This record gives sequence, C-alpha cells and structure tokens, in this order.
Amino acid sequence: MNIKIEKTPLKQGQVRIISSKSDGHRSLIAAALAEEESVLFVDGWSEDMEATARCLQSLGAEIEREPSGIYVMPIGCPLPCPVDRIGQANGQGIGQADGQLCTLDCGESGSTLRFLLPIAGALGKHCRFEGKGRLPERPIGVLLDEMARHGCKADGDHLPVTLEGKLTAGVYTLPGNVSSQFITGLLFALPLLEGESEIRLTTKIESKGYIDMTLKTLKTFGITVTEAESGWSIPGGQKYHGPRMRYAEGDWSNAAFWLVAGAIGGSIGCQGLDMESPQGDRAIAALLEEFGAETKVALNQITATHKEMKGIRIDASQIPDLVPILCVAAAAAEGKTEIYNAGRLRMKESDRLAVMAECMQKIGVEVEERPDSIIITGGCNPPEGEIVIDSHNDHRIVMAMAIAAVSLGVELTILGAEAVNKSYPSFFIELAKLGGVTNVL
Ligand SMILES: O=C(O)C1=C[C@@H](OP(=O)(O)O)[C@@H](O)[C@H](O)C1
Ligand SMILES: C=C(OP(=O)(O)O)C(=O)O
Repeated sequence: MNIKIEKTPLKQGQVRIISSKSDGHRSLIAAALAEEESVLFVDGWSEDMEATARCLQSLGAEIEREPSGIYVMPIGCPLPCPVDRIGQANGQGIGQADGQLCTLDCGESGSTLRFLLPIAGALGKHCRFEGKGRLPERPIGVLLDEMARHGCKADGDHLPVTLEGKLTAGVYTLPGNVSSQFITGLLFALPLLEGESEIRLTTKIESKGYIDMTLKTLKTFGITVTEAESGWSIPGGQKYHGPRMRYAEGDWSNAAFWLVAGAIGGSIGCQGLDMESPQGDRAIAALLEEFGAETKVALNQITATHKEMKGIRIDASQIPDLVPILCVAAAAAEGKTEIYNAGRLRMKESDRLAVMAECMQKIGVEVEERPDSIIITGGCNPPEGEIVIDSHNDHRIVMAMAIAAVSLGVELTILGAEAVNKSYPSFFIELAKLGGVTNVL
C-alpha cells in the first residue's frame, strides 16, 4: 500500500495510545508459562503480537482473542492443548509426543524469535523457527551458541533453525550490546530449569529499559531474579503464578510520534500511558524538553507543545526505537543534532541509520551518516517535484516520515506504508483524526 501524505499540519488534539507491544509480548508469554489460565486486556493488536500468540499456540498454549479480552490457557494446561490433540489424533495420547516437531512462525518479530528460542529450549520442545522479511538476517548467533553450550543445539545460526535438546541450568555468558532480547528470553526461560542459573554480561547492557520491563513482568508472576555483579542470578524450579486478569500498559514508543509532532508544530496530548513505566522510550519527554519544546503531565496525559527547538546530542544506546522519529525532531531544531551509539539500528527491520539518512536527504534535510551515528542539521528545503519515500518495509520509518510530512510541511508518498501493521495498525486513523490528509494510491 502506497500512501500520499499532504503537508496540511495536524490540529491540536489528543491521542489515546494503544497498548505497548513489548508489554503485550511479555504478558502473553508469562501467561502462557503460568500454572493457571488468565485474561489479558490489550488495547490494539499488531502483527508482532499476533506472531507471539501464534508461536505460543504452536508450543501448546491456547489463546483466544475475544472482544472482551485475550484468554490464555497455558502451555502446561491440564486440558489437552492443540499440539497434544494432534498427538491424540495420531494415537500418541495426551502430551506432546517425544520428538514431535512444532513450527514457530515468528513473522518479522525479533522479540518473538529471541524471547521464544530459550523458552522452547527450556521446555525441551523440538521446534523449527521460521521468519520473513529482514528477520532471517538479524543476529541470533551469540544466543544459539550459548544455548548449545547448555544442551540445546540449533542446526544453523540464522533462520530457519531447528532446535534439538533441552536447556540445562548454569552460567550463560553474553554480550549486553547485541540485543537485550536475548537476555529477556533467558530471563523467562531459566527459572523453569532444574538448578540455579546465572546470566553474565561481558559488556555494558544496552536497551536496559526492556530488561526492566521483563523483570517487572517476572515479579508480577512471582518469579525471583536477583541482580548479580555483572548480570542476574536465577533460582531454578520456579513456577509462574500471575494475576488472573492483566492490562498491558500504553506504548511510549508509539506515543513518541505524536509527541514529536506536537513539539514541532502545535500541541498534542497522549493518553493511556504509565508515567512511571520502565519503558526506556519514556525518555522522549525529557529529550523533547532538552530540544527546547514543552512537555506537561496532567493525570494520565502527557502533552508536548511547540517552543523553539535547538539541536542536541543524543545517546541512542538505551532508546533505539526512538531514533527514526528523533531524526524528524532534529530536522525541526536549529543547528546540529548528533545521535550516537546507534550502530545497532542497522540490524532492525531495515538499516535504520542508512534509511533515515536517505529519507532526510529526499526531503531536503542536511544529514551525515556515520557507522555508529547520524548527524542532522535543522532546516528542511524540499526539492521541486514529487517526493517518494521507500519504507524498506519498516514500520518506524513509515510513521516517522508521515510525521515529517505533516510537521515539516512536505508532501510525500510512502511506498509500503502497510508496514505500520507490525506495531501500530491504527496509526493512520489517528493521523486522520488529528487532521492529517492522506490518500491511498
Ligand atoms: O524487548 C523488547 O521488547 C525490545 C527490545 C529492543 O531491541 P534490542 O534489545 O535488540 O535493541 C527494541 O528495539 C525492540 O523494538 C523491542
Ligand atoms: C525492532 C523492533 O521490534 P522487534 O525487534 O521485535 O522486531 C521495533 O519494534 O522497532
């Protein structure tokens, strides 16, 4: 789907923010590992969350999405689970038959893949992991090596991979700067093993907010994890016991698009966010203040309002998903903005540093791309003629450039705009509610 976005600016207004997909993944996983069935309330549903739900079903959970909530019957449920029923139909009785292969189609979701690899290993499931788009290129090797050292082998280091064996407890040593998702996956998996485990980091942790989200979910489900000198200690033999009903919290990464739009050209409020959330992308509020814009919190709403903005230096190591929209904020700020420690952006749904540099150039913003950073000089001089942006199938590029169009006043066409469905299917509906004018071509 290609969408043309007119340069009509957004009106002042409010957006009700959908549930965090990161919290959605974690809540679904914890509920599927729990001892009891539960209901999860999620406002909005994305392709990535669908991928996690689908994979958990392949592992044996029953997940039913009703208008009243998402009903999760855990993997270890006392009733026959879907996979087990196949076993029964094959005359193999209740319980997954030894060696029976289940396929986990992770779609394009890095979180789904990297969270579920160690979980499948801890459950001793014989699984084939598949994925599409850029997912097969995204790194999983360091996690698979560590899993292999602990009894669970994969037949390759990129998708598709098939796992064989069952994880054993012990010391898991990993870098903290490739993907925090490896650590989240292990934090979910290791409590299920017999015996104590430890995760030891060999570098400083990046994307730490996401680990904090995982630790918060684990605590809610009664799982004990203690911080160690360079990682975490995880007692084995634990069981997940969670609340029977749970609400996923609002998504700060999605809110950032609207807050930047408010900061550049008016005033936009976001509702439904937890102001104390562990989500690292909550940093958007402080960053907009640093740029010079105004943010105000009243009750459950945060509003960003335009004030003259000046370029700043931004360390991206803890907030990778904010970078595309921060590039747009930088284009509206006077002087230079440098976003550094951003090398990991190259291994997301697209090479986000290269793609944002390409997009900024196309709309007439001065930009310099370096291996680990991007430098943007404020000011936008769009060229004559039609501007066409290739989304590279990346949801955050689509959303960032849609906000660029309405906030920087550049009419443009985005190719492959359906990529928004990965995390925020109602994005263009919200844009229209705020007065954004779009045409599907
Ligand atoms: O744990 C999570 O929910 C996520 C972790 C981050 O990945 P990295 O840790 O690989 O940076 C982030 O980019 C991704 O969108 C979601
Ligand atoms: C990188 C992202 O997600 P994931 O790693 O789960 O694919 C994202 O949502 O921007």
